[in-house]
Amino acid sequence: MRSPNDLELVAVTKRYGDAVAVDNVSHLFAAGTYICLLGPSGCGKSSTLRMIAGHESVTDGAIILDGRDISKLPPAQRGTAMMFQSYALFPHMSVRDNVSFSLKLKGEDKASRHRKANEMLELVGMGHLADRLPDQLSGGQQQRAALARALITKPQVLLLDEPLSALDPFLRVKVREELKKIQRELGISFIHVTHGQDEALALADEIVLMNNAVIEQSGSARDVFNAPRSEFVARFLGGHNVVSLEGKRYALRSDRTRLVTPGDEGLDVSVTSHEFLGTHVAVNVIGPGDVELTAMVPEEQFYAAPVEPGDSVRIGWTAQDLHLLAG
Ligand SMILES: Nc1ncnc2c1ncn2[C@@H]1O[C@H](COP(=O)(O)OP(=O)(O)OP(=O)(O)O)[C@@H](O)[C@H]1O
Repeated sequence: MRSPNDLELVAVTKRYGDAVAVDNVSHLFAAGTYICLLGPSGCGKSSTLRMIAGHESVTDGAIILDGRDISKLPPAQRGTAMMFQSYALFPHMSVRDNVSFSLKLKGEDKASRHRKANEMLELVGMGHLADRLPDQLSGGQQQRAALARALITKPQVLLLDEPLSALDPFLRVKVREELKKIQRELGISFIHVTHGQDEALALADEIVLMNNAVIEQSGSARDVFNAPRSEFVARFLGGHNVVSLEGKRYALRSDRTRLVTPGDEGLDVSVTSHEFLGTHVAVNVIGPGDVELTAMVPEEQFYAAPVEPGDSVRIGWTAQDLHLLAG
């Protein structure tokens, strides 16, 4: 159901000279949703985000929020806020002053802006660090301060450009849980740009996957993963094989690709390598027409009957796990 708080892109195009970065994109971002804008480098994710934020002009089309065309408004009047990859905290200001800076620009008095900054810092678990300077914070803490600073303007839509990319893998998982929790608590939309498939699958209520300046597929993380529309989507999300059978191409999840016994339905292939991944062993094989496939074999099962590079094996699947691809 549509809500006035939805954010809508209507035939939005961004051109830089002759180069088309975003090509006639229309999409409804539902209010109160965690959206991940995913895609390979150069596909137009950041341009889309920056146009929504107002940091980049729209060449053509409209951006609608709250029933208003916001595409020509200055960033501060849109009802959106942006959290940058580099955090961009002012080094000479305390965390509290950084967070409340935009309220100072609006002329809000000190007591009120400090009260609101303290509330936001509590929300992101940083209340005890309000008097520190940015360089006295860890990367994860700087990231939270930047989040509090973006949220203090009470945006309807928070825009996050690769917010986790500077964090180490352990912290990245922890902070992404926090981002999701904060989004739920506030009930506003987060639009989060990422290269990371795992990040998008873990966080997103809706994945919007871009390629070559257009949206290739959108939907819930589970739907997009289980029903990739094209070979590009299957390969980009990972965890899938692409198999050709009788002139048609299918996606087949690698955890549904099995080592079977000779005589069962499937393909005769040769093992090229295997990798231990904890719960599973990824068995990489090469088959007819040099097609490369991966079977994710549960670890116990693999070690009960291990295979080695050069071994001839048979790979099988259940017909209902084959998902027909459009292109
Ligand atoms: N200011 C600019 N001037 C000219 N071309 C630009 C500009 N910004 C982006 N582009 C081009 O527009 C296309 C889309 O860029 P954009 O930054 O939106 O992609 P992206 O998906 O966010 O990539 P990345 O993940 O690498 O940041 C690219 O081909 C890029 O080179």
